[in-house]
Amino acid sequence: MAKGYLGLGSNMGDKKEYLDQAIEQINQHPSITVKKVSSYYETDPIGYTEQDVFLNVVVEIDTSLSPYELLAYCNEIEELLKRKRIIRWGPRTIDVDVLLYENYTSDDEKLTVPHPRMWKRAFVMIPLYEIAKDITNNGEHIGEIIKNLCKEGIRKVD
Ligand SMILES: Nc1nc2nc(S)n(CCO)c2c(=O)[nH]1
Repeated sequence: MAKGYLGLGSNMGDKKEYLDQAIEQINQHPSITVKKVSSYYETDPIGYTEQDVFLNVVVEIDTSLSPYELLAYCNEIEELLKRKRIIRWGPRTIDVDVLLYENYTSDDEKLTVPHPRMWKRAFVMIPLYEIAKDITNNGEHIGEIIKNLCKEGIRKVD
């Protein structure tokens, strides 16, 4: 079994419902077990800012799927939950990103792991740190990485 981390986000419709349904779909796969779920965070949009706030969460899984099989299933969940790519960086019902998969690395444009933008995204790093305090990137501990990130616009949802 491999340990992986998935980053989920939604900023359309019933955001928490979309996230809950996505996590349920992840856990229902016979080759995936959800091991940890971070708190939910309401986060101001990064990149394309003319859109609604997001609700973000990070999930730790154990899986016997390959990285590409995991990616394919994440895309299936996005389809199932009616993700529409109206504007590339714009609003979406659900996003399920593969963040990390063991120590696997890939620069393939179809599957880039670790996710190329995750280390600079507080809306990923703060929930990830909540459930995985021993993560490092190129020898830098996640706690140190977070210290250098702007932590404004992120609110834990109780
Ligand atoms: N706060 C926040 N901003 C974002 N911008 C994009 S694109 N996304 C989608 C990430 O794949 C997000 C997001 O999930 N949260």
